[in-house]
Amino acid sequence: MKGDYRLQPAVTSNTVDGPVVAVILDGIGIGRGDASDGITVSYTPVIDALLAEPLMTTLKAHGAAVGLPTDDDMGNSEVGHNALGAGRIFAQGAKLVGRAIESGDIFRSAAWRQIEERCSSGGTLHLIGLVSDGNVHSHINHLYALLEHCRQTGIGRIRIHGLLDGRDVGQKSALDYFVPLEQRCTELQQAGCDCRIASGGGRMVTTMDRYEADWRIVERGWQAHVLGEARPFPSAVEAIETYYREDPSQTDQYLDSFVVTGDSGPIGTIQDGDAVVCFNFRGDRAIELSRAFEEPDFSEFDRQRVPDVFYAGMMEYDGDAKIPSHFLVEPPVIHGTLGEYLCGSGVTSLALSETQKFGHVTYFWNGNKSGYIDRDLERYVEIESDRLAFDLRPWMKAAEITEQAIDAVASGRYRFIRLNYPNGDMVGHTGVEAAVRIAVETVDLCLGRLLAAVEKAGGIALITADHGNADCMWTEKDGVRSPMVSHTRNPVPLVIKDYGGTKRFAMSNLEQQGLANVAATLCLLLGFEPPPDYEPPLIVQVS
Ligand SMILES: O=C(O)[C@@H](CO)OP(=O)(O)O
Ligand SMILES: [Mn+2]
Ligand SMILES: [Mn+2]
Repeated sequence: MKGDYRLQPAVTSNTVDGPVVAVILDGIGIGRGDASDGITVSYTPVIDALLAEPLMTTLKAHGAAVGLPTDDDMGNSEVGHNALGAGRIFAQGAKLVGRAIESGDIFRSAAWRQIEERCSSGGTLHLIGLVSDGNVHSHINHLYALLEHCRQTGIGRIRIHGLLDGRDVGQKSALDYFVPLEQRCTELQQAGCDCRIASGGGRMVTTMDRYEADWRIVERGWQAHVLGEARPFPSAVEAIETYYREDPSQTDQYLDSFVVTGDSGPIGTIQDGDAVVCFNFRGDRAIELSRAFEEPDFSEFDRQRVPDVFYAGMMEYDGDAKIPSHFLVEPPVIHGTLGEYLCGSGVTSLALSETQKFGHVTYFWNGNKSGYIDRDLERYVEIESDRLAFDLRPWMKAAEITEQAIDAVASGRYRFIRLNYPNGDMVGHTGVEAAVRIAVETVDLCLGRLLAAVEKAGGIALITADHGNADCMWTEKDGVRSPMVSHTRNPVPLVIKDYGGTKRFAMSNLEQQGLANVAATLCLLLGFEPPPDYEPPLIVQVS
């Protein structure tokens, strides 16, 4: 991944004694400032003071500003960190898949041809993915488009393994997607295509683990989708309805895995000769499943039976590790990232977070590539996340992240440090208001400690977020409040705290400001001219 990317020193070169530290407050946007706003209702003296700083502005972190199809699309960590780390706006998975479907290119891909071959020799097509219109990991319309093409081209047998969302959409909205999907299956059956939903489960307990936080999640998915081992139900809708009835407090993302069975057992186990498509376009939570299907020497859990299938992802999920080998849509080509430029210019750096966001500051930041760019200059540190619903421990590993960061700042070993505090986002996704407050206050406390260390070292801190989440904890309709667990479309803060103290910078107040403007800003703070194709910096040098 090393390329010939070298930065030029800035015209008015400034010398920073300490490091430049980029702090991403995951899921902490600028909300409405009312009782629904988890930042407003929390005690946040540090964040409040930052928002009153002279080098403060807000950035767009959703929609077109981060390469999503429309401004109706909320931001997310992938597109947010891609924009932060690459300094430009790339058409993202949601958009690229939509286009490939519209143009028909997806069905002209080499991978789709191989799928058709398998199916014409008697194989079943299995479609595994998140069933919602969240447009963060997947979109149900993409699934419908695949089904429609299968109907038109006479693919005879399809099994859907559908994961319940409840995280990017309403927390108990699964039936809004699964009832029409079952209806569509019935219509396809009437048209002669044997299409059924065969298995599923809540995304946080079935299949969609990330960054190897908990392989048991993927194992549970494997057992349900491949082996047909999970609680049996006559249909997916009956599974969801039963779970709702048994524990009304449980929400979709945590519902147990299930298998649909008929007279002779599970209706859709995965067998030799079949084809499997993971129809999620986003990579972090699709990589582990892909590895389970593809790796010959896989040892993360006992797969028991490994069917000989043709496996394809909706996209390539990891451009470094080439996972998976086959995919339907080309991912965005993200070269010349800030990381590549800084390595090409000899800048030492540290990337730091806990497991849940570790890949965000490495893999997403580096344009969906998982490896080091230059091992001699970079260090990536992961602190192991807890394995539970984060409302139960909303402080997460923020203290540990802070202590590592403080040590790194004081060590003088790194010119650039980037880190992510996950709390606002991970706890925001639980919708538990009391826990969100603790999460936000934890981040505030930790940020105060970290800033003191940056000040002592004479460095510069840049504080921002990748998208909102905790900034809206609930919505209200007809006097009834419902928890809001998804990200928001709110702008995010951008604050620069220059402890060099010589007023070297002023805000440039661009007409359009988004996350993609941050990379060029970091270049200037580090004393370099930004690459000419980057979105312009948010600051100008004044001395
Ligand atoms: O948890 C996730 O996978 C997404 C929401 O679907 O959140 P984030 O983009 O913040 O990682
Ligand atoms: Mn995020
Ligand atoms: Mn999130």
